[in-house]
Amino acid sequence: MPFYTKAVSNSVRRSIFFCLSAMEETVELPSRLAILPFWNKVLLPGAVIRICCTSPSSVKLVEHELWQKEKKGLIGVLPVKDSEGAAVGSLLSSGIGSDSWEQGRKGEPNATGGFHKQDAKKPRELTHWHSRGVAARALHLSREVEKPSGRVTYVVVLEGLSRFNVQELSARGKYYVANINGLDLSSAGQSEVIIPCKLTNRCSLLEQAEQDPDFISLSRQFKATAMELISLLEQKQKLEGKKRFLLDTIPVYRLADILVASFEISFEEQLSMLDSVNLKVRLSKAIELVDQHIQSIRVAEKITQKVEGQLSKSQREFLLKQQMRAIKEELGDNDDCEDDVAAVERKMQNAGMPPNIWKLAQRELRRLKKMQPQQPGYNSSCVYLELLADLPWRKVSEEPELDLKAAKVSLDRDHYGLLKVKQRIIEYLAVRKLKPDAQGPVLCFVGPPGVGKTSLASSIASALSKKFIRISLGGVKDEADIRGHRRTYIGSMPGRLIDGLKWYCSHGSKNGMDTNDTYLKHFIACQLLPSSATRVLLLQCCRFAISSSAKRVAVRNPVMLLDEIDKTGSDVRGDPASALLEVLDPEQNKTFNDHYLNVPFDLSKVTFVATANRVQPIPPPLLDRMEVIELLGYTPEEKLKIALKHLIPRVLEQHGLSSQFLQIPEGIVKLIIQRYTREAGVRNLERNLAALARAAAVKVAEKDFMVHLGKDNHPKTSLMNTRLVDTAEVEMEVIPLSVDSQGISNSFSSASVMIIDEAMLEKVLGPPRFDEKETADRVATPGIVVGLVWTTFGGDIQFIEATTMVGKGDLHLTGQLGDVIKESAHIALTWVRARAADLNLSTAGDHIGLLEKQDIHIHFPAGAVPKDGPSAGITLVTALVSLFSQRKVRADTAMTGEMTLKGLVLPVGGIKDKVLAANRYGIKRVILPERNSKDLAEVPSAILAGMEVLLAFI
Ligand SMILES: Nc1ncnc2c1ncn2[C@@H]1O[C@H](COP(=O)(O)OP(=O)(O)OP(=O)(O)O)[C@@H](O)[C@H]1O
Repeated sequence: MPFYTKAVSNSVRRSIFFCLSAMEETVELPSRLAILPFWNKVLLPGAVIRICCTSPSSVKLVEHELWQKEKKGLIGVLPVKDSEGAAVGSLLSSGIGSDSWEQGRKGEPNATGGFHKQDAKKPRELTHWHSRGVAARALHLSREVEKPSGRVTYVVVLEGLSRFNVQELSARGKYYVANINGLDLSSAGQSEVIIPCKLTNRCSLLEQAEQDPDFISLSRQFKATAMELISLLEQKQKLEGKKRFLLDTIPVYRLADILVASFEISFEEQLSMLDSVNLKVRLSKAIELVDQHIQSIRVAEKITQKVEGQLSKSQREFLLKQQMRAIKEELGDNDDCEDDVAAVERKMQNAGMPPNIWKLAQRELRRLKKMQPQQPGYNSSCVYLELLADLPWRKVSEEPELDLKAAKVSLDRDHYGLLKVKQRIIEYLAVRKLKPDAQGPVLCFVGPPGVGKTSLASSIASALSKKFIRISLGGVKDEADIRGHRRTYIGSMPGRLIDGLKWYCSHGSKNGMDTNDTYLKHFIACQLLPSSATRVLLLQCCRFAISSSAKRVAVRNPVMLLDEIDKTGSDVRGDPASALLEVLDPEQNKTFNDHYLNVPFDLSKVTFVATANRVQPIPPPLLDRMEVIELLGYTPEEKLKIALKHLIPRVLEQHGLSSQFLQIPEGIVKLIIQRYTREAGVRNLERNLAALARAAAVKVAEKDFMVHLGKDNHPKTSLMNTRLVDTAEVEMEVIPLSVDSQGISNSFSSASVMIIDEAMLEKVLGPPRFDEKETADRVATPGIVVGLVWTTFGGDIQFIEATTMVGKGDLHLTGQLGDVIKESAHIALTWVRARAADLNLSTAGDHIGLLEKQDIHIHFPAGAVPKDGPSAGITLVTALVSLFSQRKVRADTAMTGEMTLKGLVLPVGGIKDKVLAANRYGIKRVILPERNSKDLAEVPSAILAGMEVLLAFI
């Protein structure tokens, strides 16, 4: 059974086979054939069908015409079309041989060449007999008797043999018989001719037809098409070479019927094939139908492939996603990537980006959506979009009208002294009040560490009611730190300015609370703990976290502090200072271009303030854009006042203490200033005070512990009581929420106040770091003097020790000295030698001769610290004169100034800081070049009042 098609209904099951053995036979048809109706189907010659006959008419027909005859006879299979195609199945099952057929009247051919028969019981169904059918031979018959009804049914396998024309249809008992004419297969060129079915005629006519050139070319074309179909089917069904032999063994006109019958075509197409008696027409029709079938197979294949491809792709993706989810779960990272993209998209919608940025962001988002999370670039794209969404494109903090008086009060409240600086800030604020858009100068506070530069900048922000952001530029050597890296770099990041402006959004704070809020919450929780060292530490941690997280702001008009602007360097990675030029220039910063961001961002609304320790390292173009405000170091008296008014209350508050627990008397603060700090600012002083507060906190906590367990005089909560019952060890008490830190403090008021005394001071801070008598002790020997030097921490003093030893009059210098200071030493020696007589050095003996036989060694103590500069000139001269004259120098005298060979003392820098340093060390007399006198104008008059300043020294 090489070909097989099947159509099954409930009662009639038909199968169509092609019996190749029958193909070679030629059959002579009788003139009258019993007719089996074939509803809406066509049996073509060469096809084999299997029919299950159940209706009385078909059973009768099979019984009389096939079963009872010894030699299996022929019957005619005639296509029947009903008017309602949809009811075909039911008609076939119930209609064939139904009673209505037996009662039907003789059919008459109609105008279209068919026969109409009106069923008596189904008046509305018009039966249309086709005028052409196919004579069929029964290949196999089987009879079945249903039990218990005794109903007989037949299964018949029929083989289509050849076409016939119905002349007349008449009833024979329950079934129909027809007078037929066999159809000539030959006349290839002529129209259909109906001739009596004489075998000899047919053979000769076939031979004739096969000579026809049109027929020959059609045959070739058909064979090619048939070949194509067969190859396609073989390929599809993987049945190599089994069907090709059909092409060589079966005549084309038969093969045309066989191939067309092998696939599903419409009833009309089947009828037209049946009607194609003319061989050329039949071949053309077959070529058309086979071709159509080939195309439909190809289209179906394409669709199948596409669907299969899509399915497998989506299945693969699904599997991978499942695996990824499992891995993430294992790693404890349950963040869904899709959520990330959705979150970014949502954030973008609220970012208020300008249209051009929005367009760019959308493009990037589209790219991101097409990416797989594992794909390189997915993360960087995600981070970039987050940055775009986080930046405050439009958001500004509200600026209420500036109240200058309030600003002044706030500045005075936070800072002691600094009158000139505060005055300048008030002027600055006044200009901003009158002209908010004024491109005022960028204020740059210059001074030693700890003198309040940063806190002044922060006060400006609070006076302007703006957010404050601090960007540390210390040690920045890479231009990318300011401008960002280009996104093409791996690990690229935006510059510090853009990063600082970014909206703070912690991934860990999905409940809408930002990190600052979280720390605040912890801070409040810590406040509820009783006083203990743990509580103190926790409070400090929270405070630190709050202050560091608060540096992120979400508006485009904050006050931005560029801290340590003098500490930027430059190397092969570029010059950050030149990038800052663009930032600080009001004309350029409207369209600041961060390389990472790659779109302009408007920085013109940002109020920039800078700080520096020194002016010199700041490149002149950058300095030109700023207004320098110098802050000097503090005198001990100022430090004392700052400590009493600002630092002690702040330190106590920070440690959860109050003056009821800890008192630091004024005298003790003075001692701290004298013995433990020698700085220009107050940072170390604050640190020392904090150390005292910590110590006090531990003491208070220890007392508190004793009070709880011992005296039981503190009101306990019920929870506390329960705990005491459960366990003897109680470390923590739960205090009701309404109790504030003051309340907590009050609750321990039974503990005595801790007043810091000298002994306690030494116990906590250790032995004094600085000795007031040190200077006096050290300069007790001739040849030792005190010089004044400038450092980045403000001014300081420097001892210079000179001594002689047997030698050839050489000069030895030690103490990590630079070239300039070495040269100063040589100049000083030359100068002293040249003026030995004038200086009356001979009074101590033959000093000139002594000098020539002696080597001179000058040492600068603190040898680990490099020293350089010309300002040690007069100090060196003084040291040598003291040495040669063997006269001690006054311990309360210090000096500075560059010495020339001719005896001129030239002015040097940092006079204010140096004078302040002298003051810190208790030095009462300062010797300076005369031309530095104008610098003294800026030294606080209180200092100068207690000091003797000697000008000009020759
Ligand atoms: N005049 C002052 N009045 C009150 N407190 C002051 C004063 N000067 C400094 N302080 C305090 O000293 C501490 C250090 O100040 P700040 O951090 O502003 O110093 P800075 O000059 O910025 O130092 P650095 O150069 O190291 O950054 C702060 O707690 C500040 O409040």
